[in-house]
Amino acid sequence: MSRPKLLVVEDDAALAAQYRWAFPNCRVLLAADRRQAEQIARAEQPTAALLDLGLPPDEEGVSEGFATLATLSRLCPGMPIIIASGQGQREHTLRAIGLGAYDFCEKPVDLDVLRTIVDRALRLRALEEENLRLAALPRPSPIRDIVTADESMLRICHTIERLSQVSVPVLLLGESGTGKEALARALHDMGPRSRKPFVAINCAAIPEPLLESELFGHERGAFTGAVKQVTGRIEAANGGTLFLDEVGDLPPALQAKLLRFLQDQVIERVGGRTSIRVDVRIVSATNQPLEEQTESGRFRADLLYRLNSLTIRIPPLRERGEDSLLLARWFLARYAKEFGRRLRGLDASAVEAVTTYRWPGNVRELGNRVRRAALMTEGHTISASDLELSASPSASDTDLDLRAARLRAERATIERALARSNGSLAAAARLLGVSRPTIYGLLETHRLSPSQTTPPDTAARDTAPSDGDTP
Ligand SMILES: Nc1ncnc2c1ncn2[C@@H]1O[C@H](COP(=O)(O)OP(=O)(O)OP(=O)(O)O)[C@@H](O)[C@H]1O
Repeated sequence: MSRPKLLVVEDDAALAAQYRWAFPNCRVLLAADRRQAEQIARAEQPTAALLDLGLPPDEEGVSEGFATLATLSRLCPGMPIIIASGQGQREHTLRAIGLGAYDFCEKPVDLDVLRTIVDRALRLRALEEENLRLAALPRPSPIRDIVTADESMLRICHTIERLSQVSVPVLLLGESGTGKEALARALHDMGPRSRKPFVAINCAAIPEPLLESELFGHERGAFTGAVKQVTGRIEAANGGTLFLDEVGDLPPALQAKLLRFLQDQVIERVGGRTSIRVDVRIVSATNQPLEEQTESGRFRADLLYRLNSLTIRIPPLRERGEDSLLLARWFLARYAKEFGRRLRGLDASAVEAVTTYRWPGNVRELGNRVRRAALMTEGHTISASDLELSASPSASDTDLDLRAARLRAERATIERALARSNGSLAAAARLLGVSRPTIYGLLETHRLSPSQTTPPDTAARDTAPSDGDTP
């Protein structure tokens, strides 16, 4: 293993030479002023630093020492910085600790004491790096890109692993950001079709007039503007997997056409006469209650039976126990590495916030918040405010209060009903099995208004800074 690098910022040459010999287990890198310290920090990313506060041109004061402290903290987040301070500088030392310095040692320095401090700092740093490394290690989940320790999710992952070997259609149900597309991809990647294309199409994102040609392709001259023949996504997925996202939004005419394809395995391009045989595995997903939609006639029951040979319900993140924390640490390790930042982990406020927040945008929102925090934080640890979350009161106290727990569950159920009924009070009352006057009373109790409650997927996109779908 390579020796840890200790940056020593000291303008007194005799003292600096003494330090060089005092740490035989380290590679000591000497800097006499801020500029040299900055150069070494950039080039070497030292493991720890020892910093004298009285540096030129302000040897008698501390301004240059503090400026160097700020520079080093910025360039090497997470690097423990030990202050070597003159006697009577207690106030400055405390200020330096407040600004993130790791520890201090008074001058004239007792080398044994200093060695103990440096040793401790190096061990701490090694532990933190080990923690980050462990957090990034493969997880028990059988699917490479799915991180979970939750029993129900692990069962789903094992089911996906088994289903990847057979070509039956699978319907994935779950809120936005729960990992439906990631699981669809796993079904494809782990199975015999993995060398063929995986083609995803979001049925809600493409305007209805274009969707037919997008799915089935068209012949030249099929409609105004069809200047050349175009193959559709179904054909493009031949031999592989077609992922139909938001399948509940498929318009009725296309539901009929898709059903014909699922029955006969042949398609006709728009404006075409020839039947083209296509072999694809269909995986579909939705966050809408498809069964209810078949009852109301908005979704064809015969199509649903073709799509849902197997239905997998993916739980929202808030119902996956400790997964939010596990994932937050995993994303942090991943982004710290990607952005080349030394981040120690989550502080207590972040742990509290991550475990108590309801994550309406699920894993996507969590990944986005951690990514932004990893980029933007100026400290060595991520706090609740870096995640743009408020640290809520300790759950342990409130959880024991039965009345508060009932009220929380009641509020959450009402919010879900309102979200599902797009804010229609009549529909929400029906879903909740209560009368309209009762729902008004409930809204008042919980200080909710129908318009406040956005459907979960919309809410997710609002809170997400940008799409975090990095592979
Ligand atoms: N358990 C998980 N472990 C690691 N990453 C995950 C996990 N679940 C989801 N992700 C990641 O979160 C992001 C969102 O997931 P995905 O796109 O699969 O969700 P979705 O349910 O298809 O969302 P939508 O319904 O909005 O399309 C992706 O970057 C995905 O890789």
